[in-house]
Amino acid sequence: MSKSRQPLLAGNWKMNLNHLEAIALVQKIAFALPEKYFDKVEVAVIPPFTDLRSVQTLIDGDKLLLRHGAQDVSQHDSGAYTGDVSAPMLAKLGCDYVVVGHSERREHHGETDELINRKVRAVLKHEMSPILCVGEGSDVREAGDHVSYCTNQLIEGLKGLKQEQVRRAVIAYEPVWAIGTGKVATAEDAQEVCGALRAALTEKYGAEIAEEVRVLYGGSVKSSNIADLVGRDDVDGALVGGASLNGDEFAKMSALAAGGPLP
Ligand SMILES: O=C(CO)COP(=O)(O)O
Repeated sequence: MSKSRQPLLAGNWKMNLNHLEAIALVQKIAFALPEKYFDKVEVAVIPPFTDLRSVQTLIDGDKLLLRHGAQDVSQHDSGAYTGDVSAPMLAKLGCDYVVVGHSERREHHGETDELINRKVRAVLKHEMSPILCVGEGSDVREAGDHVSYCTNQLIEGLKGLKQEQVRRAVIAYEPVWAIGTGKVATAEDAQEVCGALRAALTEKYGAEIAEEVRVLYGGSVKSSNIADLVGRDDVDGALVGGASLNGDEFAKMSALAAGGPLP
């Protein structure tokens, strides 16, 4: 089946780079990636909260074609929630995307599927797109239960959404054992789960919606493996950690996700 979905390459910077370093990296990516690529691939940076205003100002001021998003969000719109950042605040900062349910938040902050579902709803309510992360640990993979585990996280994360809302969600399959370890899942592994996630979306929301939703792979993606990954039927791009902190490498990956040639 030919893919009608535009690939998305999103760089999750995690807790790296202050706002001055963020400006330098965005300038570097924009300089290294000629505008023609943006017809074929959507490229987004996902910096820490403290960098967002600087990144927004640079993208708007220089009319860059890059998009930007945030790494997390509160499930509440406002109120006495010290330290949290709300979806309306992120929408005002021009965010198109908000990562929700990253395995590092599930693990270090005890985020449950129920909380993640509330965050997904908060993002959609303010007309941004959630990038809902799912993925199994090595124990689940070794037991051979990875497909059902990830499918369950997907269904719980999207619970109660209307079809029209599901349409604008992005799903990221990030096997925990492949994150920051250099152990990339094979393209077959990625396709197996991304395909199963799309099949679950088809069953629940119908083929038309499932064909529109982008399903990304994440976990040790770099320029040497991105082309093989996005070449698979159900892998529509990548959520990139470490390699997204290098402007030249990230630009190269973007070009490869666009189908080349290299800039
Ligand atoms: O967690 C990830 C992106 O969200 C993947 O991180 P790495 O690309 O560093 O493995």
